[in-house]
Amino acid sequence: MCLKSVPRKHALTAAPSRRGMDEPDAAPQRNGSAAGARMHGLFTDADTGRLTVALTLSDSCLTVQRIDCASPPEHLDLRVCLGSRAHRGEAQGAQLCVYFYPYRRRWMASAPVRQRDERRFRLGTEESDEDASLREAQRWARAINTARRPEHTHGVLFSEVRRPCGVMVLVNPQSGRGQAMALYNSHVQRMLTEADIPHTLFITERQNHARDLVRSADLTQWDALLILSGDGLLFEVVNGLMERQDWEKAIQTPLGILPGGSGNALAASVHHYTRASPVWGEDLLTSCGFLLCKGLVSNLDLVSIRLSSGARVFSFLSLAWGFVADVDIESEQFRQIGALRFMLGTLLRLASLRVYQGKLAFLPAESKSGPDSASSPPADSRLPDHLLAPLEQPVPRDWTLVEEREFVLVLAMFQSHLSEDLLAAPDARADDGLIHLFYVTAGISRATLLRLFRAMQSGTHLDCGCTHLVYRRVRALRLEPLSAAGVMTVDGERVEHGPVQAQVHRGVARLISA
Ligand SMILES: Nc1ncnc2c1ncn2[C@@H]1O[C@H](COP(=O)(O)OP(=O)(O)OP(=O)(O)O)[C@@H](O)[C@H]1O
Repeated sequence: MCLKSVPRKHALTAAPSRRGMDEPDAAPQRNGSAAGARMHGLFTDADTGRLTVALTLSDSCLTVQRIDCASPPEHLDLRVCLGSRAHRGEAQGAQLCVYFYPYRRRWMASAPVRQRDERRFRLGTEESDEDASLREAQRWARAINTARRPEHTHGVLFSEVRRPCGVMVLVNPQSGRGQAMALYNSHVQRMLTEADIPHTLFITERQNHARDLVRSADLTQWDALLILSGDGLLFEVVNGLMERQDWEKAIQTPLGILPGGSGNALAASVHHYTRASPVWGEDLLTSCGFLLCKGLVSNLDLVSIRLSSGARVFSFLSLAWGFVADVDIESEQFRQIGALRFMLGTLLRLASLRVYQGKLAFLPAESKSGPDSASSPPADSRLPDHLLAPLEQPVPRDWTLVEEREFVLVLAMFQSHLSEDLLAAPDARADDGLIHLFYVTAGISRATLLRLFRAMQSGTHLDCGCTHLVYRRVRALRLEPLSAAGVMTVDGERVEHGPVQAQVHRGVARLISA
């Protein structure tokens, strides 16, 4: 589903009230009509010149009160305000623009979505000094921007991205249906401008371009890295940061994701963590754009994945083998149809359902294993995998060995979503320190497997009572394919097929979320 939001615009002309307007100040104004206000002013409708409104700024809202009619005041919540800007008016005076993104229900829509609501107020009349009007508008804009500071929500500890900041925006023009640049031009640039976030655009030209860029970038210049693409580009960025000499500091750079691909699993997860109703397409972009501009940062788990060749990659999303990985890679050829490619790929792979032989073992999350539980963990100076034994050795004794050797899929999730519309691990959080391990054993019918994926759209697949589906919360795992069938993916990107093991490292990266 892809519904375009319709911007709302309101234009009012303002003249400073006779009482004047206070400087932005937390202290309440003395006059009785605006007690508790930071600023107060009278405004006149630009078109009719008749309707007079009072604009009052408090710590939590901007109140618009129509004075010459009996309508109740409108309280515009500053928590959903992205920013405010002042500029010279087109005709006369100055203009104050305030950008809100409240949740609103569209006609016939099942749930509210975040929608842009631009409010414009004019300052100055024909007689007034233009420079003075502009200064007044700027004073209002500053006051609104100071008052709209984000709050801590949902009991998660956040630190704020340093402001004013320079943000590197990486766009993969080939991602998804090739629409990422159009999304940047139509949505992202506008939101960053509204929030007054200085940014520089980098358009990737090839595979690994983003990886090379962040590996050699002077990160002191950038306060955050924003990725407008699918999950594959963020995978490159994370691994580019981890390859740096100063990886410990580099991986602390706040990362932001904007959905521009066909899967957009992390973007959908970030939205899910706000506890809002699910959204897709441009509504998801608006939601993630809003969160990015608010600039709240949480911790992000990284999972260290060791491949059979000895190569090591860092993942934020998923490790897949069997059905899910096959669908992901095989459906690449249908990327022109966007997210629907996964549905088409699922139906095609269902038609020729395969069984994949392999050995699976894991360390349950409830296990008391502490650091260095493995007798001789693989040597590594960066984020040592203290729970893993070398691949050529047996797994540590406190691991659980899965008896079954025939699987239809093995899926390790590190975030809630597998794609925009597949809520694979509803309880997962960005920094829960957990691997959400799912596997489906051989013997499941095509109809049941299809039912599971349909239930996954609402995150209810575990309620289906399917005995072939197993879910465990783990901290580390090892998977050893025993046949050549199938592919393996990490964060949706194909990796070498063979024995693999993984360990979660809690909250080592930082994600701009909610
Ligand atoms: N200009 C480019 N041309 C071709 N490939 C690129 C370019 N820029 C980046 N890539 C590569 O494209 C791959 C896919 O990118 P990404 O995952 O961001 O998009 P996607 O596959 O469309 O999205 P999703 O993973 O959500 O399906 C990545 O491996 C990345 O390295």
